Amino acid sequence: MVLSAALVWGVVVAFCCCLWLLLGIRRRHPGEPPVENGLIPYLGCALQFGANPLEFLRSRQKRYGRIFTCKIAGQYVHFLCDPFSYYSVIRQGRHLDWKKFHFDASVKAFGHESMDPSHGYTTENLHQTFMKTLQGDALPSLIETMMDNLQSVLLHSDILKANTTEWKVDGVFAFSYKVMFESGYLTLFGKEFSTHEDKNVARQEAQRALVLSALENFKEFDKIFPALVAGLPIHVFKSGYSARENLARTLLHENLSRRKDMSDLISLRMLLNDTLSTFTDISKARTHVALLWASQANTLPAAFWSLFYMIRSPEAKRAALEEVTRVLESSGQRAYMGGQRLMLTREQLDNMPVLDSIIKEAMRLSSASLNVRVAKEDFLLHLDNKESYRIRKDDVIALYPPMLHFDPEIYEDPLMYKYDRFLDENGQEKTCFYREGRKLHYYYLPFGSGVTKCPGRFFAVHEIKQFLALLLSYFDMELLEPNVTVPPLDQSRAGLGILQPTYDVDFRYRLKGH
Ligand code: HEM
Repeated sequence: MVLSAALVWGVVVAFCCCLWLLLGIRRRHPGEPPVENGLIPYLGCALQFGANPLEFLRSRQKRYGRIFTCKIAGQYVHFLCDPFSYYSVIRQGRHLDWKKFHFDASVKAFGHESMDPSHGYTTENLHQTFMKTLQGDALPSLIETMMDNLQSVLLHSDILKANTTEWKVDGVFAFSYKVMFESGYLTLFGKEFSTHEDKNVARQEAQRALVLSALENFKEFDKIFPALVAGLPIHVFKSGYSARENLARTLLHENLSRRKDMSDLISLRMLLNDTLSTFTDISKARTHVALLWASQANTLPAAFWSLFYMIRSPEAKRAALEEVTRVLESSGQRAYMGGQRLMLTREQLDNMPVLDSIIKEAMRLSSASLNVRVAKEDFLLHLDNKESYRIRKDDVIALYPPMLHFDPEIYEDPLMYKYDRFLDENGQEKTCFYREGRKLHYYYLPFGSGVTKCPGRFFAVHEIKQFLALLLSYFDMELLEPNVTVPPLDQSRAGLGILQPTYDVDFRYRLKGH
């Protein structure tokens, strides 16, 4: 009896294996890139890729050359590793769909109804909404509000010790998260009342407590974000799910409509949710959670790395302080507690190449966003060296920017932080980078590429510059251990943007002038 049961099971397993070999494995057709199916059914190479994407891709690049295909979680992904051929993916509109992946990922993670107009829930053109409210004429007011909020948070809260002459110790990561999240949240979603008009301390503290509770929910939800994008259902994660729903409840239209000084982005999205969509109330709120996540999930770790590397490098800190002081003095401003609030306009921020390079270099070392397009039909992908490859419908084409960012031919000593790497001999932004003696068009891609390029990128860089400039102006800062080793990147989020450190690093700060 036992023997026959074992025999039946044996036959079933053998049958499944044969089926997988027949149906689950792709065989390379003539003209296609080399293909690697991996050893695990469905997952393919997912585990090896996930453990260390850069090492995995480099080893395959050595074996196969500039393009190869890997099965990853049921999808065939063509990794293009030749930066001179990037344009064929970035500019290729006709055969490649950039929307499907983004719309699907957003629905999976945030649980709203589809924002793809072809699915019939809304006719809003999201891309247009983002361009109109995050770029061009919309930028100066975002910058102004952020500058004000940053100073409210830095100078009027528990960030400072009651006795302001004393050093205060905190983790650089914890500090950057608190300050940037609160300021960014208030800038996008407005305040319950204006802090300038309302000096009621209890009400201000209540507002702060609400935002800090949103930060806790944000962190809890952010932890499960990679799993959601990979396709796991949110109900598996009890606390992550309730964190997302807590955030959504605070962003219901009935709550948002009571807030003041809201950004154009959120007020326009509210209007379009109400007029162009058939979303339920909670679905509308979840679309705002998606924007909260987009505006914070990369900015917070980018602010951390920028601050960490800046205070770890005495030359970077000195050069940045000189630049900030020059810009402030040229507009007759000086930072001191109780004085006029500082204002840095868009033009002034644009004219800070040192801070720009400090931030760029921090993001070069920490960004790991996968740029993805889906093939709408079978087509031929032409590479820069005149080779062409057959791509099948529904396959994914991916660019992995760390392949560029850590390429020793493009960036000498790529693992080293050099604050002035993006400065030319005149101290201005450096834009000429070379490989094999040829000038590269694409050498730095933390914000994605082509049509899917982050619409908030200008605001993101400006707000991190404001954060660094204010800290340099108001505070003395130093790491508790000046030569502390750089914390390793948490690779569990590779593919999704700026990576976080695996642990925090302590620093101390106090108001200047003591
Ligand atoms: C350092 C900070 C930031 C980084 C590194 C970053 C990076 C990215 C990346 C890689 C994408 C996806 C592009 C693609 O899939 O190819 C993206 C999308 C997006 N980002 Fe950012 N981002 C940052 C900050 C911001 C901020 C501050 C905002 C808004 C205030 C924002 C709003 C968005 C939006 C709305 C999208 C989705 C665009 C779409 O699907 O059309 N981002 N970002």
